Amino acid sequence: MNHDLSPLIHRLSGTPLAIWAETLPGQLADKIARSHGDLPRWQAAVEALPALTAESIELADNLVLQGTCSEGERAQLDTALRGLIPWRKGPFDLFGVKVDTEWRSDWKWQRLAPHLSLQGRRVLDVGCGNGYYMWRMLGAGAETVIGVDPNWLFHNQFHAVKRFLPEHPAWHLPFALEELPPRLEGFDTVFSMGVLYHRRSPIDHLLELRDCLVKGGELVLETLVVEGDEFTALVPEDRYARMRNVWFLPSVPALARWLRRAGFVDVRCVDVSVTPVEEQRATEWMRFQSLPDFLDPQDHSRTLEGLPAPTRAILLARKP
Ligand SMILES: Nc1ncnc2c1ncn2[C@@H]1O[C@H](C[S@+](CC[C@H]([NH3+])C(=O)[O-])CC(=O)[O-])[C@@H](O)[C@H]1O
Repeated sequence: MNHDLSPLIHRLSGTPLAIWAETLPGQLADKIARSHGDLPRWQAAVEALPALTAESIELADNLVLQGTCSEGERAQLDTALRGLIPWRKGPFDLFGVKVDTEWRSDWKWQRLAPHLSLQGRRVLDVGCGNGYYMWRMLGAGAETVIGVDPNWLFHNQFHAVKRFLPEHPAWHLPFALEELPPRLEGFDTVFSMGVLYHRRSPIDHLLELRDCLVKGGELVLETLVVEGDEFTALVPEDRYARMRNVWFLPSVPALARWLRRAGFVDVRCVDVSVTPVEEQRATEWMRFQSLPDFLDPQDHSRTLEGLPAPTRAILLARKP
């Protein structure tokens, strides 16, 4: 697997991120040395990918790579990619192998993309998963995209795609946001999608995101919300839609207030959508239970726990 970060270091030289970038190869090597479990198996799956060249690359309207690929190579590709199951975020069409992921992440991107202007921007995607959106951000004109996510499977899924896009300026770092140095202040746009509700201290999360941005930079925040006024936030007693580790589900007005308290300005909500069961479901690439199993079978407006069904909002805000 290509873990060479020198192109990233070169790219970030002369920016506020240069000193941090120099430390990354050491940190990454340290992480790999301390990792355990399935990492060798996943790395072997990435190594088993056939050597194919993407002759046609679609990242703007979809994620489709095409190029010369024999039937034998396609079978080899399919087998290697299945070695990285479960695939949650996507879908990917890689040389005719259609990775039908748990999530139709392209639908969220369609809701979000009209509100973004990423041309020439240096972007951080916090909780980037397998990097699906990172590729779409490049398709929308971003200059450099760095994703952080501590999950090793997702890191390897990212590298499976990067293998066919080696020159594209996207880097996936297997780190949690809290592992980044404080006050990086080097990104033009920071994304946090699907992360805030996992945080016990949501305002601290917003402050950490703000500290990653340059002055005038933009935050794109997507999270679960509930209906209500600026005083409303739901804290589940235990699980939410079977998920452990869900803490705060604010209303949109409450979330906007949190953002203002965290020092953001120009806070605006650009989308609120109830997640349909067609957007998050089990597929042959993700065989575990999914959203349809987490909702009340008699009433899809409620979770199994009797709480409001997942509704997600996208808010944009600026660091002054
Ligand atoms: N402290 C942390 N720092 C960084 N990443 C974290 C942290 N904690 C959890 N994660 C990561 O955040 C991601 C949350 S999923 C959103 C994926 C994508 N953004 C999406 O919008 O589809 C949730 C969802 O399915 O919506 C997971 O990949 C975690 O490993």
